[in-house]
Amino acid sequence: MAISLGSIADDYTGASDLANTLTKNGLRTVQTVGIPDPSLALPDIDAVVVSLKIRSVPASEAVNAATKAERWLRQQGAGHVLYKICSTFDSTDAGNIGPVTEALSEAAGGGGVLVTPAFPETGRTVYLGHLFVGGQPLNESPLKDHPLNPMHDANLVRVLARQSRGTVGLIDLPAIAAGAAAAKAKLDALARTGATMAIADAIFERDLETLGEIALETPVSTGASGLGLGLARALVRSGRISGSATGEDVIRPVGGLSAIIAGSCSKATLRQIDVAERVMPVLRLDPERLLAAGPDQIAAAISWAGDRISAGPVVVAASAAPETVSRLQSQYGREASGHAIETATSIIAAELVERGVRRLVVAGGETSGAAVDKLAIPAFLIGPEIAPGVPVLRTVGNAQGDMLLALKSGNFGGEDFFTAALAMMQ
Ligand SMILES: Nc1ncnc2c1ncn2[C@@H]1O[C@H](COP(=O)(O)OP(=O)(O)O)[C@@H](O)[C@H]1O
Ligand SMILES: O=C(O)[C@@H](O)C(=O)COP(=O)(O)O
Repeated sequence: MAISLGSIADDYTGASDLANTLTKNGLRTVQTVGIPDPSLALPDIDAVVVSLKIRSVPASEAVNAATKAERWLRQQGAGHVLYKICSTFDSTDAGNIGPVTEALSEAAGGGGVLVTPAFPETGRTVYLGHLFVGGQPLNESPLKDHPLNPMHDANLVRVLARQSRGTVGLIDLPAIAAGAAAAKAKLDALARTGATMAIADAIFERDLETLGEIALETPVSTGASGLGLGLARALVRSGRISGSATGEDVIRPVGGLSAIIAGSCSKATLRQIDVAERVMPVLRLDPERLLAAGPDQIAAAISWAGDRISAGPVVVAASAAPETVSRLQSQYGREASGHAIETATSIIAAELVERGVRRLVVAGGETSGAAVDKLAIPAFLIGPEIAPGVPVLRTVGNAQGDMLLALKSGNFGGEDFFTAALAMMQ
């Protein structure tokens, strides 16, 4: 297996989002969970996305895991490695976008790294270094209330500089509109002044095509699915890849029961749960009782779902509105409450699979990571897209036999996402 493009994703939903974009743009792609065991048989592929769960861990841990993955991807032939971050730049002043990007760049011999979270298809655009989510600056968007990394500054040059050792430059839209050569010259000039990274503006896909072309001339880049689109199109245009992937053969039916687990507290997911409740049973976990009396609450949820799943899909949700989340966090702490809830939802997911669930939708990046780890799934093949950024996934090499999953970023999908996903997973 010699791949053309390697990627390290900082969470599992982000990995499936990127794998979806690469597949849609013609790259035969596999999503692995961590560095795969050498015994795992993978088909002939153009790209690998290694999913890590390093968005909200201490920076040194994230750097260590990412550099190991980079080494493995280079051994598989990757000439370029994309560090896949969230399109809403989810991170804190302690990291991990800056520290990981700088470490990957150093491992590849240094030079300026292009960084952009733009993903126009889902409304994420960057102008003069400022990130917009839909029509709102990042700090006014629902991301200001994220349970783990509330985002309070839309100026990404500033945000990235706070978490990095080196300085951070800007490649603005006029430089990008002037074409790949001009934008690359700007990146090189910034690197000569000591900048380790440069935030790149991008509003339209054509901007990302330009950025993809210049990123391919460097060993490392950092961005969201938009930059993945640029890199994939540049690879196909260069003739290095035939661009033949479709993903359609991945959704052969698996049968079994179906369920939805939600741990995202995003506005989009809260709405999707309300809408699903019109057509299927929804259990809303009580996170306060979950933290106070964990095992009893988990057992009660498994029993509730177990009584209903043979009749049709059910939703088990920890998700709550920002006021409720803050109340819980002030009592138990941000990380402790997040971690305890992820552990609970992952145990519930695993127990439901034990009871015959083979089609599983998980809402939330950290929530998905915890569930996939608990199920010990080694890798996924990428099927067709359910909604922008969310493909159907088929498991590879897991003990339970073939399953179909959808790992939904909290913010993605229309209000009927859950029924739309299950309709594509038979
Ligand atoms: N009711 C709640 N109160 C506090 N935290 C919660 C609650 N429900 C879920 N969480 C936590 O919020 C975090 C949501 O993050 P994540 O799953 O990555 O979603 P998203 O994709 O929206 O970022 C998880 O750590 C989850 O355990
Ligand atoms: O880039 C994106 O927005 C997504 O791929 C992603 O990373 C989402 O993260 P979560 O919202 O934590 O799932």
